[in-house]
Amino acid sequence: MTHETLRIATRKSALALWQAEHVAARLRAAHPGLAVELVPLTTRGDQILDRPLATIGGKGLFLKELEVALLEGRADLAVHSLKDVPAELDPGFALGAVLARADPADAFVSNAWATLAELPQGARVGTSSLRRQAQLRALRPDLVLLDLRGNVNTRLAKLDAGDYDAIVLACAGLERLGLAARIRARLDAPHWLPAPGQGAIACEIRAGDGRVQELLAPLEDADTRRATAAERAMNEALGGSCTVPVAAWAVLGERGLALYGLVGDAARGRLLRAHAEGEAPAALGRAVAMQLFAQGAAEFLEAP
Ligand SMILES: NCc1[nH]cc(CCC(=O)O)c1CC(=O)O
Repeated sequence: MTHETLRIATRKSALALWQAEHVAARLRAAHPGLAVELVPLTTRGDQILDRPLATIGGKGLFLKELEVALLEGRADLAVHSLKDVPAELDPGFALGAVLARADPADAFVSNAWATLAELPQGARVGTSSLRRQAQLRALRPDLVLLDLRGNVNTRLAKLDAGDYDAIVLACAGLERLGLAARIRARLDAPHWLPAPGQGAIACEIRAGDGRVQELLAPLEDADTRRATAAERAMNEALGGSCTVPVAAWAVLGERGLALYGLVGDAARGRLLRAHAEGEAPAALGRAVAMQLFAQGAAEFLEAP
């Protein structure tokens, strides 16, 4: 066992590599002497850049190739942004660890304007996320929403080239890449809600792989696991994927977990909101989903 190497499957974007390196460093620190190396792979979601994400469809667009590497024994774990991980994993896989969450908020990024409210009438805002589009529409029906794909640096380069007046990105991704200075304003919960799982890093393993599960144990953050489990349970109950505008944020307080959920419609900017408190994450997620269904969420969840 002394010569064993733990191999981490990762996507090749700067953010994915940062996250995989972070997990590798945490593993080496927790297990001195353990050899850890990255196995960088390209996914379908990375290859298809000419179409809006929502039109490609398919859950786990960024996972499949990494899961194949796990099954074929070319890797022992796969590191993902939890928000890219479908609510329901394929059989044979499990989340071996969920790490402590970074800032879950979305960020307003612009070179000319300090806040969303300051944007002039008809300003062009880039985001390909239906969740972000729906919330932008609700706040500012006048904005022109334009598709924006690619990794974080590509998106910033398109903003800098003048293709957009502003864009919306995750604070966590910007912070991890040393780009926190690009955040002009945080879009704060519960008014503005992020994607389920946003800001958390997840380690996916082969279900039942006790050896890797044990090595990952010191990286696990129980509070983040509970909060994101509630968000993901809500998303799952709504049949959510990256193709529907669902947002969720759970926070652990004195009275247990509080979960805020939102379903929107990107075309018209209508938003349905619900929130509840509870102890059991899965039940809480389902309860908020049921409240949203009771308000008519089903109509919002049909394929675009
Ligand atoms: N959609 C891609 C993606 N997946 C995770 C993050 C940010 C990091 C995180 O949420 O942990 C991003 C970039 C973004 O939305 O700006």
